[in-house]
Amino acid sequence: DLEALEHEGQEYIKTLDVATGFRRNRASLAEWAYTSNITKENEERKIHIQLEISKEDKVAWEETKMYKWQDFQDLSLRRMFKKYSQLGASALPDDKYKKFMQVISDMESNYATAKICSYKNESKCDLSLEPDITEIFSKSQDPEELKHTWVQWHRAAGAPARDNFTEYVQLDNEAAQLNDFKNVADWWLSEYEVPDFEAQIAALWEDVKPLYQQLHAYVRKRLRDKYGDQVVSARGPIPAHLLGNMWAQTWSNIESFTRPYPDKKEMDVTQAMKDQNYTALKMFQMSDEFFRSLNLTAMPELFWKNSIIEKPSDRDMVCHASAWDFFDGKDFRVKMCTSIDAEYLETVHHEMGHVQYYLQYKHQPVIFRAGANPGFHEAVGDTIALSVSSPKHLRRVGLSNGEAEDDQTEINQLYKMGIDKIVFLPFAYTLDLFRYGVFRGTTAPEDYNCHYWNLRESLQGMEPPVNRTEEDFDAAAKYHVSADVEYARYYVSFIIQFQFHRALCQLAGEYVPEDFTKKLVDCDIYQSVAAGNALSNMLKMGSSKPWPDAMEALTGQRLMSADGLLEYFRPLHEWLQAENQRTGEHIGWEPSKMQYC
Ligand SMILES: C=C(C[SeH])C(=O)N1CCC[C@H]1C(=O)O
Ligand SMILES: [Zn+2]
Repeated sequence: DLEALEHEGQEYIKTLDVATGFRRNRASLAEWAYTSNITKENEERKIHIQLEISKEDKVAWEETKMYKWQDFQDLSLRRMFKKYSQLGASALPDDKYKKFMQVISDMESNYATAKICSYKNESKCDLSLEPDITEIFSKSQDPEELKHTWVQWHRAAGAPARDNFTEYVQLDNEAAQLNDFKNVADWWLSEYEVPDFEAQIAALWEDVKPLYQQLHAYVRKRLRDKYGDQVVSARGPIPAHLLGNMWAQTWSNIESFTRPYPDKKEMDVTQAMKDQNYTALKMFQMSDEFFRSLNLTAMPELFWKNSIIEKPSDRDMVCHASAWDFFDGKDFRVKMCTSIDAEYLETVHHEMGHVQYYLQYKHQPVIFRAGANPGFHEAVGDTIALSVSSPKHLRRVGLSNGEAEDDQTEINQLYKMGIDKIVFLPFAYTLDLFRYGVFRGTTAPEDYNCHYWNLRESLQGMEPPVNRTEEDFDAAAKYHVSADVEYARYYVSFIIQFQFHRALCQLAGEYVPEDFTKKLVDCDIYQSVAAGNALSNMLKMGSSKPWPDAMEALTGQRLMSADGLLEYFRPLHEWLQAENQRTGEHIGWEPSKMQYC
């Protein structure tokens, strides 16, 4: 009878979940061994183990499909079966799966080991992305040096990936079809469990676009003031190499010479960190202490023992920051090449947010040890970092001696946050709109770069510093494209982290709507157990419930909404509108004169 069948299903899934934990642990250890020490031998070992595990997963999948789980009464049991019914890329035949792993590995190792020659010293050709190229983009104010570095990086990290990427798209789409999806775009979108997710992110962009266009216009004017109208036009897109970041995804590095009120004392956090001899370890200990102040979980001993937080000098490593769950309830790690500056302090909190999520849901069945949706996982650390980057907190920890807030310093602060958070949205949206088109076949390989730059221009108001052709493949010069990492998760994160921040600030008594002594921009939830407990209640759920339930547990809302972000930045939006009116700056951008199609 149904009762007995369901009980049998419960027993089966429990055993499968334990076996899956062991398989994921083995896969993560092999992946870690390779990405922390890039050698042919470690790559072959990784792929061999991935292939073995995919065979075991396939056998389990055949058995799981035999259960009539759709009729089970227990909602959680049904949800576990539903998730285990999706096999993933392992559904490919062995030879194709092996090829699929190989092409991704080749793209990722090309990206991780790419080197370029210095602009100032053409014979110095050992510059890597971290720390060398990142340092140039954060400091140089020489458009020619930035142009050289941009072109060389895109030539070294992007173009070589084109053929591997085309093969990866074909194989990934085959895997999607074997998982009953039309293509990978639909597979990626299904992770968000709402039928109109693509429409939702389009609507969110419409909500934020007016604010972005005002900020874009203001920054273009300040860049034109600095570099002249031969480098930055009055009404066109902004050249993509001038924003302080290789992908122009956040513009924090040009804050010092574009801030609204330059004579206001700036709080140079990076300088303060250097003056106080900050180390990578101290940055991680600071972050751990913040989480503990919220009554959340301390990093376990193994974390401090096994993590790699500084770039090794004796081997190649994937430096792109990452957090790792080894699915044994004990082993959690971060791997990153930390530099001592404000931007990396943010990244440390970002990664520690991932590990805190792992710790909060480690009691869940393995299959539920994931974010409520991928965006939730990206939002945890950033939400904490919104408190850490408040003037109040920076003063608290001695990283700023800025005066108390007045209207002008508040605008400067909102501007500093805006060129990090607002400008990121069109970049993130572009990256996966581009890949949705590729997976759906509306963007063919001969159109990769043309379509990529069409999106960059129309959504982000960016243009390449030099003409582009289909000899280039600029999308792959971004880690996530070369490493097969979906990106809409970050777009979601940059929207919902303001919903989370607002809810936590209210719980902490740090934010009271309409009370001007308790403004959102000044909120710091540090040491608030009430806020921490609410956050913990959401994180403990993992992916055991649809994400609107998790969102509701913390914020009372069941939808993503830009209202948190728009409320946070309202004073800045008003200031930008007045300022652009005053200077007569054109809002938006006319078509670029650069050739890329
Ligand atoms: C720090 C990570 C690892 Se999940 C990252 O890739 N991030 C964090 C913010 C956006 C995105 C990026 O660097 O492009
Ligand atoms: Zn992340």
